[in-house]
Amino acid sequence: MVDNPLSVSLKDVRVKRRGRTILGPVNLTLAGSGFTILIGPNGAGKTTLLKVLHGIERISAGTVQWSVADAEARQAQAYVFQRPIMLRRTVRQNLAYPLKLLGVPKSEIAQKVTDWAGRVGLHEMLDHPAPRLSGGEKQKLALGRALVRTPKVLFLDEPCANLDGRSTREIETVLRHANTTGTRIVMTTHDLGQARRLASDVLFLLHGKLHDQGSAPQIFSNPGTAEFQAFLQGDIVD
Ligand SMILES: Nc1ncnc2c1ncn2[C@@H]1O[C@H](COP(=O)(O)OP(=O)(O)OP(=O)(O)O)[C@@H](O)[C@H]1O
Repeated sequence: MVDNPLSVSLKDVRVKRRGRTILGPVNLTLAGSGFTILIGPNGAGKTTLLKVLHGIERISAGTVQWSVADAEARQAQAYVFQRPIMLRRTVRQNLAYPLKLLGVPKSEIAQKVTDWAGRVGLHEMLDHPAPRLSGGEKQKLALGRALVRTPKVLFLDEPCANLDGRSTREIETVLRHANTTGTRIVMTTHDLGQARRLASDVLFLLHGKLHDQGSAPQIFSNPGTAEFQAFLQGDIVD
């Protein structure tokens, strides 16, 4: 595991929308090189927390503090949305785009694009128009585009929603490799099996609050709250 010097601390963070608190207060520090899984029922606030961490959700109170200057932190992160967003161009152009923005030399871009297309299983589709890819292929492209510039932190919102077992496994393999080579991952999922396969630590959200948290082995074998225990058993928690 490669050490990752980036960390982020949330202090008394709240998000209010239309007079309702949809998140918080949340106090949380994410440090190290782990694979954090955010889990909880629909509407618990998982996406909102993920967006707060990435700085794309306006907070109503509290602070989000990175261990480095904001600009450096922003540069070091990537975010994969639940519904992949991409350019209406080819797979190749989509993979090249973030590298062009960073001013990476052309020859290096070409090599990285081929490499990453292979890693996410799209090497035979480099010249296909991205909008015509299947849902699973789009998700893989979104992941490749996020990882091609080797971010220190990667946020993912349900990257395997609606994917079949094979695509899910391919994406999990890419994520595991990225994590062991130094990318810290924070990811939401509804899939408890996936959480058990990937997580080094777990954040359980309920009603906009961090209800339970801990290292994966500890929290899965010995949940800290009755609600998380019920959630693990497949009961409806609301
Ligand atoms: N812009 C907004 N205005 C009003 N309410 C919002 C807004 N964004 C989110 N919410 C509400 O905040 C709550 C948390 O939403 P969020 O998407 O973070 O939940 P989630 O845990 O990711 O849910 P899911 O598992 O269904 O994706 C929900 O009740 C949602 O309806």
